Amino acid sequence: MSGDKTKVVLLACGSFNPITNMHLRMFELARDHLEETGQYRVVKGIISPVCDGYKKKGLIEACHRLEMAKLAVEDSGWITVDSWEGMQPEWLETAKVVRHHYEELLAMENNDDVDTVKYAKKRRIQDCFESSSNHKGSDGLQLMLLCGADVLESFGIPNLWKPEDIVEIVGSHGMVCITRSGSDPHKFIHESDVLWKYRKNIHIVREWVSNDISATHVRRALRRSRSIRYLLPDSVVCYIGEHRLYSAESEKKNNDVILAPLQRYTTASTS
Ligand SMILES: Nc1ncnc2c1ncn2[C@@H]1O[C@H](COP(=O)(O)OP(=O)(O)OP(=O)(O)O)[C@@H](O)[C@H]1O
Ligand SMILES: NC(=O)c1ccc[n+]([C@@H]2O[C@H](COP(=O)(O)O)[C@@H](O)[C@H]2O)c1
Ligand SMILES: [Zn+2]
Repeated sequence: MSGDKTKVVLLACGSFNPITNMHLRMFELARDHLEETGQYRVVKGIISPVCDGYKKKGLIEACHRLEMAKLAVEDSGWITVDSWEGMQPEWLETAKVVRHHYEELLAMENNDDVDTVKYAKKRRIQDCFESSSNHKGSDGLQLMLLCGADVLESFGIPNLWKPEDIVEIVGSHGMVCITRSGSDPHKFIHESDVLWKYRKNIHIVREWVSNDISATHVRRALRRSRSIRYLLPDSVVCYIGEHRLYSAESEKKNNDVILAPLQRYTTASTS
């Protein structure tokens, strides 16, 4: 019966510099995995490219990264691109991005509540939001962060993530994590007390057809005038060509700049 399944929205945050086929595959892998448990129905995927203020080396303008992501999902019936995070003037913690999208989902569930019956529903949603440690809307809607294992393992890098943000993401919402070559998410969870505590909220998806496509590889190939075809959708390949994106020059962007989260938390902990 599909009625008692938890509806899930998957949110992927990252640079998408540029988006690759593997970013799109992550969504398909995650949906299959969650639905195979019999407990979930994945209703939507959201790609949220990070804003320019993240200051990652070689990060090109958000408007281009957003445009490429939109072209890449044109044929998908369920994956969408959201520009809210990408258009922010300053880098935002991922926990805040998750919160923003979760609140939007609650508002959408609830947007036609004009009469008293619907008001009561709204109250129930708010009660649920405020009292529950595992955030689910009244219809059992859940937002999960979708990422590769490298992002999960980055939780262990000093001054990169606030501990309370990790608790909010993993403890209240949940994560789906796709294995990546060189990663061992099970070991990482085992060795972290906080991740171990919330291990039931972390869904690890084993990618058996190991696929090492990375945006770094795509940018490198472009600098060397090598083909990038079939690593990313043709529409994105054309967009990169038309706008002459990714060069030795663009790779130097933010070369001497500290990544925004490291800058923020290192300054905070020393002041
Ligand atoms: N081949 C892959 N397997 C699993 N996860 C991936 C893969 N490529 C990207 N991801 C995930 O996609 C999300 C966005 O990543 P990101 O934009 O950094 O892409 P990337 O290919 O890792 O780029 P870069 O090489 O610039 O770091 C992250 O959660 C990352 O872990
Ligand atoms: N403290 C935090 O919330 C924090 C720290 C580092 C990266 N991130 C996010 O993780 C993603 C990582 O993207 P990259 O793998 O492309 O660097 C980005 O969306 C970034 O905003 C969040
Ligand atoms: Zn990456």
